[in-house]
This record gives sequence, C-alpha cells and structure tokens, in this order.
Amino acid sequence: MLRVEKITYEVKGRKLLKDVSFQLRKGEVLALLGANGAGKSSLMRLLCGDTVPTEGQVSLMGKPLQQYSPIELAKKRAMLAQHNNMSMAFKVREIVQMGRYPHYRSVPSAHDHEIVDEVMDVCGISNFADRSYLSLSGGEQQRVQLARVLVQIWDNPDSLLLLDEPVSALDLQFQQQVLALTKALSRKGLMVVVVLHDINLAALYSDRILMLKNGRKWCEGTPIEVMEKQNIYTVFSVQADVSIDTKTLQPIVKLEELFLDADQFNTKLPHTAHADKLIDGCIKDYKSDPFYRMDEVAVEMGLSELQLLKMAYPQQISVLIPDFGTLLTEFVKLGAVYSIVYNKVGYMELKGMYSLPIRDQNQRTWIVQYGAYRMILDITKWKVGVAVCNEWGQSFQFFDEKGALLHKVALIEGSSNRAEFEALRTRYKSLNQDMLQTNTDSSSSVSVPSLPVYGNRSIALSVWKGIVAQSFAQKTTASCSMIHAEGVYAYEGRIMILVDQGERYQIIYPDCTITLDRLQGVKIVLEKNETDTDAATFSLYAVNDTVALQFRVEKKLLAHPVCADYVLEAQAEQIKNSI
Ligand SMILES: Nc1ncnc2c1ncn2[C@@H]1O[C@H](COP(=O)(O)OP(=O)(O)OP(=O)(O)O)[C@@H](O)[C@H]1O
Repeated sequence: MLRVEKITYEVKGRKLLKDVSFQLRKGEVLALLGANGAGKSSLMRLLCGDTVPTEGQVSLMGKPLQQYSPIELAKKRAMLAQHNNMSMAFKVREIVQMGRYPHYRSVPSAHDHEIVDEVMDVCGISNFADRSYLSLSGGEQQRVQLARVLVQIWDNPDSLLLLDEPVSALDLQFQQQVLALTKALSRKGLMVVVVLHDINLAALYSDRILMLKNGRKWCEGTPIEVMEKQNIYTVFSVQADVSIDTKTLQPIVKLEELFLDADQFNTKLPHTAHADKLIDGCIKDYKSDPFYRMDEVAVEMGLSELQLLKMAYPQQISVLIPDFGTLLTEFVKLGAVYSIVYNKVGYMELKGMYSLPIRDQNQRTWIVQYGAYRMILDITKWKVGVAVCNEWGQSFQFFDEKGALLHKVALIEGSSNRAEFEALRTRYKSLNQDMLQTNTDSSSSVSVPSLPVYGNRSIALSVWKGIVAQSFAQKTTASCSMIHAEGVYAYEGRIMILVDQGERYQIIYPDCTITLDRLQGVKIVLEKNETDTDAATFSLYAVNDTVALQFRVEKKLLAHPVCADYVLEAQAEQIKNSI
C-alpha cells in the first residue's frame, strides 16, 4: 500500500503542496488531475522519493520512502517523468535496458533481456530497437521512455508505477493502448498513479481520481463521485457538461465552446464589427449543421427564431395571411409531409398526411388525426406564418407572438404535392411582408408545479432509457407525447428502432421519429396514473420545470424483471431524494 500522510512541500518559502493525504491499495489506478501549476508533478516527485516532504510522510508497503536504500527503492517503484530530455544518441534498446540497471551488476541476465524484449513489444517499439533515440518522433520517444520505466518493475507485483502525463504526445490509439496496459498491470497487483490532462481518459482508465487545486487536495473518489460540473469548474475554471455513458456507466465530460473576440485583445488586426461576425458565423453554422437548433442560435444572438430565419433567408421566405384555420384545412392537399414540433428536450417528426381538422368540444383546439397519431393544436397561438423555400426544402412554419417556432410542416421529396405547396404559398401570401416584428423574448412554455424528481438525474435517465429499451425489446406498445407551447403531439405504437448516442437519443416508430438532443439536465418523474391502471407514465421535465415529453408503457412491462429492477432503483433514488 502507498500511504501519503499530511504532506506539505515548501520551496523558497512557497508551499507547493499543502496537507495532502491519501492512500492507494494494491491493484488500484489513481488518476491525478489538476490545472497547470496545481502541484501534480511536485506530488509525483514526493511519491517517487526524489524529493522529501517538508512535513508529513510517504510510505510504501508500510515503510517510509526514506528508509529504503536507493537500490531497494528502484526495484519497488518506477517513475516516468513529465520531461525526459536526452541529448546523447543512444539506441532505443540501450535506453530501455537502462530501466533494468537496478537488477544487475555489470551484465544483464537472460531474464533481463527477456523483459526488455517483451516490454518493447508491448509498447510497439521493437521495430526501431536499433535506431537512435534522437531520430524518433515525439510520440515514439515517449513510448521508449515508458518502456524504460516499465522494465524496471515489470516482474514485481508489489511495485508502484508513477506516470506523469504518459500520453501527452501519443496518438489516439497509443493513448488507449498505454492506459489499458497500465490498468491491466494494476490488475496483477501494481499500484499506479497517473497524471492526466484528459479527464475522459481518467474516467475510463482509473479506479479513483484525485483533483488538486493550488497544491491542496480538492476532492478524491471514484470517477462518478468526483467528475461533477462544480468540481470541474472549481479545479479547471471551465464550463463543462457531465453526462453518464449508459454503456460504461462512467461520466463523460463535454466542454462548452469558449468564444473569444479578437478585437478585445489584439488591436493590431483591423477592427471588424463583432456582432456582425458572430451573426454571420452563427448563420453559417446553422445553415451547414443539421443538428444545430435554430432556437439555440437565436438565443445566442439575442434574436427570435423568426428574426433569425428572416436574416438567414431574406429572399426565401414569404409571410402568410393569418387565416390559419382555413390554411390548416388545406394541408390535406399536400399529401404525405413531415410535421415537426420542437421543445426543450428535442423534437418529434411525424410522417403522414394531415386529415381535415376537427375542433374539440370547447372550440379551443384543433385535432388533426392521421393513422396512429394525433395532434392537438391550439392555432390561436400561431401569430405569424411563413412559407420557406431554402436548401433544406419547402415548409410552412408558424410562430408565436414572441417569434418562437411552434409548428412546422415540411415537404418530403418525392411524396408531397409540391405544386399544391406552391399554390398555397401564392394564394396565402400576405401583401404585407413586414409582419416579422416580434418580441425577442421567446420563453413561452407550459409551466407546471415542480414534482418530486430522482436525486440523481443521470441514474433517472439511464433507468428511463432502460425501460424504453425494454419496451422496444419486448415489442410492447408505448406511447409518446411531445408537449409544446402549442399543444400536444401524441403517437402510439411499437418502437421500431432505438438509437442511443448518449447525448442524442432517438425513438423511431414506423411513421414518427422522436429525437431527444437536449437531454442535459432533464428531470424524470415516474408518475402514478390513478385513472389508467394499465399504463405507467414517465415524464421528462426540461430544465425550466416544464413537462416536455411523456412516455407511457404498459404496466405489464414494468413487471418484467429487468424493468422491475429499474423501477426499484428509481424509487430508491426518489426516496433518497425526499429524505
Ligand atoms: N523548484 C521549484 N521552485 C519554485 N517553484 C516551483 C518549483 N517546482 C515547481 N514550482 C512551482 O510549483 C507549482 C507546481 O508545479 P508542478 O510542476 O507541480 O505543477 P503541475 O500541476 O505538474 O503543472 P503542469 O500541469 O503544468 O505540469 C508551479 O507554480 C511551479 O512553477
């Protein structure tokens, strides 16, 4: 065991490390994370015994490092330093062999040669064993240095392996290879401490993570315990989103893009209007990236979605006369079309034909039925309607008084009646094309009182995904309702395909695709439905506590052992949260 007790390390009156304690057991990998200058390399040198703490103690296998003789220590611990400068033209094999020096007096044994060969092979450097080290690329040199360190403790299962940024120069394949190798060695008994800057690699390959901030231990625990937005912000001063990979159940950190305006720090380059550049950039991204959401770009730019559409496609949109009730009855002529609704967690695309709409009993909403799905539309909320013909195709789009998109009807190449679209576009084109002045505050939403949620959103999300997956696997009927400011889109059927890309989750029915690409921060509630004894409802709440999607499954599905486990887990979370 490695035991670090209250170590402080001071250089020229400055404390580089302050009161750091932790332990490492045999078979464990500990990743050391922290900003530049946090003290990681200083700590590694203390763990290695190269430097001695000003206060506190480091002991290995119950014995303080200072009590080991240099040769004894060299057989028990090996360290790959962050920088390994070498100016002499040694051959690769000679350098690797240096790692065995503590094990022989003048001539290496057959056993030493065997280890050198084996490690060079594992590190992928056998091919250039006889080349000069100085002729190697940065990544190749780093692997040679790693091999030198590994041969030192290769045959000692009680040893400590210290790696300070071992993958900083490696390509993706070798980053994986080297970290997988160290993890595999730890499973044979070695203790490994590894300094990494890639937090996602740390999550994948370490058992525990210790984060340092300004020479102090900020936090320590399993990846899932410590990799939280708050810790990452405190330690690295960056905004990041943390989600849980549903396959590995390990956290994944996604950084938010940092935008810098060159006008703010470089006066030597000619000045360009920052706002114009930003808008141009956003519009370009929006036009080229199918996953870019118009509402998000609009918020970024302080515009409404309608204003953004007008700026992006000034020539390609025409404002419609606001007789939307009549226009809705005409959509039946368009043939098969996509009907698309967006909300805060994703969007739903239904493929079908609009029926002639009927009014509900209280005359407030229109119900449009087609096959298995039903749209309940409150078209009194449609304030501005436009016809759009751009590179994405042809569509009718309807916006609320704040310029937020409520409803979109898009033509399907080859299936929709394009001539009828053109006819409607011309017939309903307004004489006044200046109706696009809308309020930019597009925060319209359906608010509901806050409900109990699971303590851990990531667990709730994986429970919910598990149940959706079971519904798919068991081929049971599941209904999905997308709730939006405009009304409700409901679809019922059997899931045909599930696409789980973590952040982006798609439930694909025969005529309907629900894409959830804004799952960050959603709350998930399992609701008891007193009136419906056959079904259970899972509600997804967007971050602003508005219900965004409801997923109903047959109760018999929940009795399936896998789902029952999920539900128990979910309820346990809920109880934990309410205590
Ligand atoms: N011998 C020294 N004398 C004075 N200051 C030192 C000495 N060694 C390190 N420092 C300072 O101590 C701090 C911690 O350095 P250290 O190399 O441990 O950081 P680190 O966390 O490994 O950083 P990086 O991620 O940049 O490698 C830094 O501010 C560094 O400048």
